[in-house]
Amino acid sequence: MPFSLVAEEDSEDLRREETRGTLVRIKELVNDTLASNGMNDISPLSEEDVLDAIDRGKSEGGPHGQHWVLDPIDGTKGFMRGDQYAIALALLDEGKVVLGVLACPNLPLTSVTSYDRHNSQDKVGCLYFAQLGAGTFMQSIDGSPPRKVHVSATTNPEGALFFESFEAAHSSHDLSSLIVKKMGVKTPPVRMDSQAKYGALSRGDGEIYLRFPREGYREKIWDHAAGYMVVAEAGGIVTDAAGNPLNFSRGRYLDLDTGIIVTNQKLMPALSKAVVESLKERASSLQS
Ligand SMILES: Nc1ncnc2c1ncn2[C@@H]1O[C@H](COP(=O)(O)O)[C@@H](OP(=O)(O)O)[C@H]1O
Ligand SMILES: [Mg+2]
Repeated sequence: MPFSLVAEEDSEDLRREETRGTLVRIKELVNDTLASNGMNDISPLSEEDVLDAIDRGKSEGGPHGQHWVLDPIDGTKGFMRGDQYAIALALLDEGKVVLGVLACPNLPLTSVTSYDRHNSQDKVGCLYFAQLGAGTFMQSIDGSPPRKVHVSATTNPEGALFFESFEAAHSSHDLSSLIVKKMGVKTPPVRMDSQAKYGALSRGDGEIYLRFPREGYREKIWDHAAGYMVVAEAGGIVTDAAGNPLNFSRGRYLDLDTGIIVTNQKLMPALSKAVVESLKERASSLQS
């Protein structure tokens, strides 16, 4: 059946002679995975089939029809370091996200704040799924029964915990620090790669996620669509710095006002105020 896929990767690098070995390995892994999922009726894929499948992700998305949005490895730098990363899949219907699935293979099942890597009881690997109007659910990646999750109900910023990118090049740590200081947040940031931040926030590990890329950076829809849905259906709010909802209907890019801010309903007014004030201060200090 034909479908539209907006995805981060294309096959250009894998089509080069130097990467032939990698392509062969990927083809084997794909075929092994299909077979181990009981899809034995599909004949094994060739290398060209695999390259073509990767290139199906060139769709431009947009406001009409249905589009799958895929980031096969979000948080590539975290993946390389052995830290957090995510596989993120969302479905757009007439420009709106209606489904989000987020696999976070390195995210602790309990909480990022209480995880003890020396305790063998503390398992890692979470799978989140959220459907418009039906809530957000989380299960272990190896298949425990799903449970419904909700964002934190914390109303006092003093007890709030905030997330930001591990990579300082992806989001200004200075600006985040200014914002949370204004709110009265006392705890240091939790720095994590990928949309695992949305997953952790959706079950109440922390209350705030701030993302302020350098000026001119254009956010891609596959970096936020699934995470947005997971947080929104768990009762959280995701906006740009001016309070506008994220618009996933404009194609491959989000094209938003400065930054992305995420928190619960109760903390959003204080967070918005702190963001506006901090951006003004930053702008005037850059002018002087
Ligand atoms: N200069 C930049 N500013 C903001 N985001 C950036 C960036 N360079 C890359 N990114 C995006 O940040 C994503 C990772 O997010 P995070 O900072 O939350 O870990 C990357 O996803 P990929 O790893 O899928 O390429 C990439 O799309
Ligand atoms: Mg990404």
